Amino acid sequence: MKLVISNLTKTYKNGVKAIDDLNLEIGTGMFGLLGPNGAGKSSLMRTIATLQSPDSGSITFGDINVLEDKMALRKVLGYLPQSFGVYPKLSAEDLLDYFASLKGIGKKSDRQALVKEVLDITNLYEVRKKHVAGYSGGMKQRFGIAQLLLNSPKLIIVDEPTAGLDPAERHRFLNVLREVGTNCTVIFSTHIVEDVKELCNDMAILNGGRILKQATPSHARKELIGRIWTKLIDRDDLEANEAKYNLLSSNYNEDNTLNIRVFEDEMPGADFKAVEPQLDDVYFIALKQDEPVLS
Ligand SMILES: Nc1ncnc2c1ncn2[C@@H]1O[C@H](COP(=O)(O)OP(=O)(O)OP(=O)(O)O)[C@@H](O)[C@H]1O
Repeated sequence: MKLVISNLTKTYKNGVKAIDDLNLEIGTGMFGLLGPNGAGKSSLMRTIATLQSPDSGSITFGDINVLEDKMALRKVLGYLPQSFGVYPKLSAEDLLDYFASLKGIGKKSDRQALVKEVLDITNLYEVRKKHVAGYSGGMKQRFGIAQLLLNSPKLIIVDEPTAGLDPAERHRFLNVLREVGTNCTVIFSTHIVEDVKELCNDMAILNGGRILKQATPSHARKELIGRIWTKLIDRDDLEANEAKYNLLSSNYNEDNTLNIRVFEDEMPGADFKAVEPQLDDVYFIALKQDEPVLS
């Protein structure tokens, strides 16, 4: 099912316009919403999840008019917020069983089968007897996914789930999400470009409440072939190079040199060589082109 967002605007009481006339279409699969802190990712996700109302605009998911029929959306939604609050001292298995009974699954054997299924998908079956309160950050995030899967959602929204996870936990979490995302729409926000690269078949870059770019990660990189250049410079020459070229990023080396990456349609100079475009380049270019021009 397709999620279609049209001309969406959200202004908070303090006057901050967190979503600014935003348009976006999201199909089945893993969708990455990439943007720096304060870009408006959480605001957009909370609005899609019907937890707050926009000033104007429309959102539809399949034939559901999200803003007019919030309950219909909530029935097919699984939402994992950025922070999840405090868990009671119950095992994952008991807590999921409790949530399943709240969902109205009266028969114990049905609940057990469902709980086992979501524990398996999220790789928590081995630790099902442990208290969720004592889980690591990554396990808690996977438990959050297990919990929302109880509803067999068609639309899953996860807000910055990898923030604060160590690399191993992050990988485990992304693998779970990859599995979950094969037959529904998953919107996943992050400020880590690598997350999107590893996981998403479509993505958008958001800043200032607006979509700066929407593309598949591979197409976005292909567009830049022959336009990303690198050169080795001395640290002291960084400022001069910044002034001269459209500099995207620089990586320090141990020997007081650095590799700069620049974005230019033509080879900027004989000492540059063309390199394979990365998703980071796509991200930095989108943000850079959005910067106000200072006179
Ligand atoms: N409840 C609120 N009241 C007032 N302003 C808010 C509120 N929530 C968010 N904002 C502001 O709206 C803008 C967008 O914030 P939002 O949290 O949506 O961004 P984000 O991309 O999710 O950032 P982060 O990664 O830091 O969570 C920011 O300027 C933020 O300060």
